Amino acid sequence: MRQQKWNELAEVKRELAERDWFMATSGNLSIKVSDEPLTFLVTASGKDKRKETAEDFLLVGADGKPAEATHLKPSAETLLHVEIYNKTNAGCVLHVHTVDNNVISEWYGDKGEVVFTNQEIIKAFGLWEEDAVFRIPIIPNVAHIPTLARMFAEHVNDDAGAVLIRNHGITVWGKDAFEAKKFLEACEFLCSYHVKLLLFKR
Ligand SMILES: CSCCC(=O)C(=O)COP(=O)(O)O
Ligand SMILES: [Zn+2]
Repeated sequence: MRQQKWNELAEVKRELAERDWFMATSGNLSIKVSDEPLTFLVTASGKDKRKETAEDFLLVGADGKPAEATHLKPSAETLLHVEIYNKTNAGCVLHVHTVDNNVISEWYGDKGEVVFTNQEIIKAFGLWEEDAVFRIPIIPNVAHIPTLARMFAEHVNDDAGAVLIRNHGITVWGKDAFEAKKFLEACEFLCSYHVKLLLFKR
């Protein structure tokens, strides 16, 4: 099971790396391994996530601390992943920093959310109505991670979702790795489209 989950997460990591979504060691990923007790594999902190090594991930528990002896440090943002696994049935969490998601988070930061509509790709979130609306909440980039995690948790109410952290990045989750990656790609499509549209409109 654990090896299978490792391979799944490694495959997602490889694909996101191919998109160049791990600039300057940014980003962190996780995948649930077991429910009772909760354990999940999370990326080790501070590494270049474009590289593939046997030390890319470590197993952590419900408190975000290593579940077994290791010299590896879990992602500095593991507590955000903890909130998702503790509050929902999500199976995978993906966090990336891109220029487009940062620009959108800054442009709409004061509004506290960005709202997308009239976009075919919104169907990726399971919203099939013609006038469907997809909202991504935006939270401030608080440096103290337990505080950030508490603010983040206010927007974690479903088994799938997305939250922008202002001038930082986006965290997306879904029931499994396939769904989380699909949601992340759709969010990035929307952010990228919207940045270009804003530029054209100026
Ligand atoms: C230069 S990236 C700053 C930290 C961050 O936001 C991030 O996503 C990566 O941190 P981690 O501890 O998961 O490597
Ligand atoms: Zn980050």
